[in-house]
Amino acid sequence: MIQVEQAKTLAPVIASTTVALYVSYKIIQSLLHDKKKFTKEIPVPGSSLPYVGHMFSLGNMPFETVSQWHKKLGPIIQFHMGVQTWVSIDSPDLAHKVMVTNGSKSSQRNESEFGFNLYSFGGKGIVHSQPNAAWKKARGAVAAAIAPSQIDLHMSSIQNEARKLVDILIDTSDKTKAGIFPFRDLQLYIMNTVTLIGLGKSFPNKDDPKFIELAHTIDEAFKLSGVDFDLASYLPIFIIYDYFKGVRQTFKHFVTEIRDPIFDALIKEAYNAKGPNLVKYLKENNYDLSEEETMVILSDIIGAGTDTNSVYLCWTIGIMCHYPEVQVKIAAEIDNFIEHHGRLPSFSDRLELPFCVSTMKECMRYKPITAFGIPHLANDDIEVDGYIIPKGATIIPNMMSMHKNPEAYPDRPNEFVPERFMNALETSSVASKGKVEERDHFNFGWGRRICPAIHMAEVETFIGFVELMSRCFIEPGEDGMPDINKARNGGISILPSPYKVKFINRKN
Ligand code: HEM
Repeated sequence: MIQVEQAKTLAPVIASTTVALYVSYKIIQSLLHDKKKFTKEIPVPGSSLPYVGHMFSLGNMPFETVSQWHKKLGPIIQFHMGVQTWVSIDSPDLAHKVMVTNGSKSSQRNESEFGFNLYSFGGKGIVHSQPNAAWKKARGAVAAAIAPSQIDLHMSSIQNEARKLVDILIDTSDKTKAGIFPFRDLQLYIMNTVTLIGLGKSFPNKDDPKFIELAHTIDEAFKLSGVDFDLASYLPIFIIYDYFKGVRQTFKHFVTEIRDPIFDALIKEAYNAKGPNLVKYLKENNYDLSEEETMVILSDIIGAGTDTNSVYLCWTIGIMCHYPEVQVKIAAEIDNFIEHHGRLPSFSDRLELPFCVSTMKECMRYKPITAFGIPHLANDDIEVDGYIIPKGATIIPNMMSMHKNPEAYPDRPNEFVPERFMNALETSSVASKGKVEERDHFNFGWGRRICPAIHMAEVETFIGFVELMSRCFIEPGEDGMPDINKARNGGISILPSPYKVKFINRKN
């Protein structure tokens, strides 16, 4: 009897609980269904293999393959690099939403064995570190040390290096009938401007053993940071392979026997160098950085600052050779300035050379410097325009197709149009802080990780280019026009194929 009474009182409770559960289940199901309905699948290119994914479909020129995938599949695509998911974006608007609007979820870096664990002693410095307090301090310190007022202190040394660069280009060109490939000379010029600011020292010429040693160290660091050497991060089975191949030993040897001693000596020298430099600035302003932090910051700066700018100038010279009429216009602007002011234009005079500034920006858009910038990592799911970028995905901007995107560049996106930026002459450093639709180009990256040295890069390249165009015409060498449609894979950067040009003294 008691049991029947209990059943009678429990029946409505059970019934209402069942109804409540059923209703909740239906609501959750419909929410999930709605989410599914409103979540678009990120397209995946077809050529994926089990375990390795798309790794071997990328070919020798991954940026070209990924650009082709974008053409077929749209502005966002997803592919698999072994166990890693990579999401590539080639719409500036979408990239802005992912890396700026969702900056708190998209500003991490991959923790690779070489870059993170060994080269940066577990994520110290700037480039490889996670966006934590130490990264903020290091980035803030460098930003202050290379602020415009600090760069101004080095302006006459930069101009002096530019003069030496052009002297040597004209001189070797005079002596070499076939023409010259100027990459090493450009690398010396840029490295000298970076080491003058960073360490208060420069190298006398490109045959100087210390210059060769440092240039080789940077090249090696770029090479070891590449996918080929870090297979274990993508395909864990390669950990065994790595063990036998001694790849980790190669990494360790490079860091402890090559990078550390070279930078240790350079940093000690910098404390005693005459005049201002970044190493002294960090010490005098009490940033309280450990020796390891200072070492990684300096190798980040010299590594990230040298090849990027030299690659840019090397492309620009190749492009100029194709457009003599553009050279004539730029030369006229510079000559006109000199006639009025009795001196060469400095960076602060750039608005008096609008066509030159516009052309320099267009060269960077037309031939981007890096393939994928420096990849970001999603530390949470990112919902954007109906897509979900999964937590743990590597996020890359595909620089090549992004800079030819007809929505961002409606006027002849695939052509070189030197006057394209005549109405957008502000510095790229200013443009990068504005609205995405007002940015000139995206070579300096995105959001919290954006290149902290845009001003420095613009000053070095402007001074070098103006010095060059004030004194020379660039003509093809004996082998004909540089093939600027051919590129080489430089790991992080996209290099021009070697070419030969002549630097003809305009006074002759
Ligand atoms: C044309 C020249 C340059 C280009 C195209 C360039 C491009 C870039 C790009 C794409 C990034 C990654 C941004 C991102 O993660 O979204 C970056 C980061 C960085 N760049 Fe540059 N850069 C140039 C010159 C320089 C120079 C001259 C220096 C230093 C002297 C420098 C130092 C750095 C550093 C330290 C980072 C890491 C920032 C971070 O992870 O927080 N770069 N740069």
